[in-house]
Amino acid sequence: MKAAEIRQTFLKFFESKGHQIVASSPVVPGDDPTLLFTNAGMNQFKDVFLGFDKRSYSRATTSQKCIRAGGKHNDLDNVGYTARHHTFFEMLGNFSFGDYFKKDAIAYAWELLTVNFGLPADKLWVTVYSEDDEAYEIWNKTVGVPAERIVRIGDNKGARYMSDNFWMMGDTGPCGPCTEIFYDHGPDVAGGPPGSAEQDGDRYIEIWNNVFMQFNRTEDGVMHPLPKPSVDTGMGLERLAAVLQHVHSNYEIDTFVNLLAAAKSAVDAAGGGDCDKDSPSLKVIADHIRACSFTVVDGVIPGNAGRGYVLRRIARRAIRHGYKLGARTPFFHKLVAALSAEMGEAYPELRQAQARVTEVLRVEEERFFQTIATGMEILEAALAKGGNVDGDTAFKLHDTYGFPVDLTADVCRERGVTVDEARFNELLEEQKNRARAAGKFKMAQGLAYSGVATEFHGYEHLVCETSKVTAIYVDGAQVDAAQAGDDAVIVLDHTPFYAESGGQAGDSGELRNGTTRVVVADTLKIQADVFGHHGQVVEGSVKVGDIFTARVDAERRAKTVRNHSATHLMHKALREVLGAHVQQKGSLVNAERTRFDFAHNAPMTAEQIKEIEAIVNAEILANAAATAKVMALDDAQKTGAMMLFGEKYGDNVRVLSIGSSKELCGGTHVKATGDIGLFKIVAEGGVAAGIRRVEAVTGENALAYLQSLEATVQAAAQTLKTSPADLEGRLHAVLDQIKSLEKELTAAKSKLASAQGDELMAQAVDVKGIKVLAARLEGADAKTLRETMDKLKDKLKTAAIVLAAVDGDKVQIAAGVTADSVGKVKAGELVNFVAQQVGGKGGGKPDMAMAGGTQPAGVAAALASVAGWVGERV
Ligand SMILES: Nc1ncnc2c1ncn2[C@@H]1O[C@H](COP(=O)(O)OP(=O)(O)OP(=O)(O)O)[C@@H](O)[C@H]1O
Ligand SMILES: [Zn+2]
Repeated sequence: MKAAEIRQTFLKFFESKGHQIVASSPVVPGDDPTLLFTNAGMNQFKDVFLGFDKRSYSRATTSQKCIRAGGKHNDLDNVGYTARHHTFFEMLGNFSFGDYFKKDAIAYAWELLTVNFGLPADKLWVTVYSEDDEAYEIWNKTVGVPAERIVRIGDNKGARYMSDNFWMMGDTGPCGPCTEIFYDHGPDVAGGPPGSAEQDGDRYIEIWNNVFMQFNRTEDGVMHPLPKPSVDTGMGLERLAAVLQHVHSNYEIDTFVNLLAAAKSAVDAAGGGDCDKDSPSLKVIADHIRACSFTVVDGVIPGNAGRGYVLRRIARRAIRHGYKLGARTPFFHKLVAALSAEMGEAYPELRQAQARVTEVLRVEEERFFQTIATGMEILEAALAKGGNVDGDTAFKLHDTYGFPVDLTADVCRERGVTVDEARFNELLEEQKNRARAAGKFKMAQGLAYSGVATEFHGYEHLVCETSKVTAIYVDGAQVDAAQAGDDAVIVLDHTPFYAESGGQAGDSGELRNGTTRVVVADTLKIQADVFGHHGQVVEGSVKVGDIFTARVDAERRAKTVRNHSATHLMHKALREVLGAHVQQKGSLVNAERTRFDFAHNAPMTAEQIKEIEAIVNAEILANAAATAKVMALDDAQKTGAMMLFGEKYGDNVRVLSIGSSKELCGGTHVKATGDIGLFKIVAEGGVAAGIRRVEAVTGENALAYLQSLEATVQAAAQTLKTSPADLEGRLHAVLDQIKSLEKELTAAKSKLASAQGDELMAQAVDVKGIKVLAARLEGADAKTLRETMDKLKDKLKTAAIVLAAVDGDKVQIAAGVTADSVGKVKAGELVNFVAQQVGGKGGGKPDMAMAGGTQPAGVAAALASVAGWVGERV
């Protein structure tokens, strides 16, 4: 029976049992952020199980495209090593939404397998969840599976994931105990029955899982019962096909035969010669082309994060396996056609997208082929040293050569060694922190480059007339040419543009030749000595090999330089004023300002800030020349130049002397301190425990800052009808005046309220010996309400009182009961009774309570109801 026929038989069987045949959902779940890829047939019914969504049917059956290469269900590392795992596979499933439960589900499964598919009963084993006696009894008594082929699994109750026989879609979502059906492929294959120590072998293969959905697991780990117990099952089409086609491995079934042949000929044509047709690498490639193609069909493209990165990892892994077999040019994308021929009928969306999928994979493949050879050489060299591969090598492979760490691990596994992933992750984390600190994601990250390094001429010149283009990237892909309108990164053989580093922002400017003009917005390092000029081609076009005049935006550079040089002087001054413990923790210098983080435990005082400003500005006035000298690190140390603790320096370093400061620095600087013009600190604060941040401006920015402060002072003086010099005295006078006005106002308010209170007394009515007063107190705030209440209680003696005040659409209510009546009437209950009628609620003590409301229109009726309410209680 071919796979297509198996799929049909399954769906038709369940259709005959009243199930609706539903189409597969995409492999990219549309609206479920908890899920990277569709990993089971039940995914598209998640909300139905949870009771949030209703369908016209209560039974459904599907053949679902699934990907298990990330998240909770990840089989990427199994592919190539077991006979039964794919990254992409088809899951056949039947579902009951609060309709049938264990008994029918088990009976259907048994009938389909033993009757329709004709499997011998004695080759089938089942497992049940350890505590599920009900399922055990059904298998044993109703179906008649002998006890020796029923295994109870899952005793580790405390474990986070319970056990194998408790199925979960992810950390959250529908879940429940399950029963699994295994097929025994016979003694020729290694492996033991489920529950035994050898269960992970390939002899007893799980073909079908029936989950009894009973709970929804929420983020806090709590299992909430579902509205109705349901059934969710999943059977791997490829595994069932292997059984029915009497082969042991999934890779021997009909759908893989042509795909494997296509993989072999593509690899052979790309340099493999005549590779071994039984190589596990071909299986990996055949598996991965399915996962990659179906992912691209659903809109994913290779990238550095999320789904895009999973796709990239799968694709590059496949490419590496081809490389291992000898392929030296792109071959992988060529398999899309073979896949489409195989599966395009069952999944027409694949056929439709065939050209696009091929193109997307081709671009990714060409990109990786640029670096794979060098990367593999580095990896081979590391492996040749013997022992495990260190995290630094793995990181370099990842960072510079585009080797995802699991790819490196895959190679290591073939050689029986491992990768130091802990160290790798540490380095990755450090890199992320650096990128975060720089405040932006580098456009250039992940760009591969091999070619001449960029020579930097920007210390002496702001213009180079013969800069040659050595590489161009558009949308992250290397190209031969960029056209007008393209957002491009251009690498030059020499350049006056400073590339972002050491905290100094990259230069902007333009590249020009003949009719071509590129506006460069930023310059960044693709590698340590390869500069990417990032910007837009606004006129003409750029080709590799073109010669340009590269011109730095001189004004922006000058501003940046002033801020950078001032940073050095400030660093020195901070150490003078605060102490030698001051250590640079980070810095960011651009045309606007300098931001400097340093280790220090207390906020700087206003005095200290002034002192630092004075020191730096004195250095500026001295107008000392700045000099830079490149020398050996040892010699630099002897000069006493400041170095950053923990920073790795090369053998030769640049020592920058400016004023009384001497520091190692690769940045660009003023010619003499006087060029800085003026220095002003504008902000000081804490960023983390023991780390302070100071921000400062220089030159025209400092002037602009002071001018805007002056303008603010002038405007304030004008408003207060005085001069800036007298502003402070005038402000004190105004504040005193406000204070005395407030006093007068309070006195007037309470006088007014008590006058109102006196008038209200007359409105009190007698209810069985208690005086009941319910009235509005116009214009009162909470305090006045409370004060008036106290006075009224004093005067009325035996009383229950409600006072209400309306302000806009807010209602304030106070209820008070005199001490002799709290046994009968509680102020808390009274206030709540009234508040509920005006859209609020409240409560409080038996003698005094407050509440708020939102419906002023209901106040009159609410007050009118008070006497009746009290009457019922006395
Ligand atoms: N990676 C895979 N490749 C092919 N088929 C799979 C894969 N994962 C699961 N299946 C099939 O889907 C069915 C239901 O999925 P389930 O989540 O219960 O599998 P599983 O317990 O992860 O399988 P295994 O333990 O063998 O990895 C399985 O019984 C199997 O037939
Ligand atoms: Zn510097």
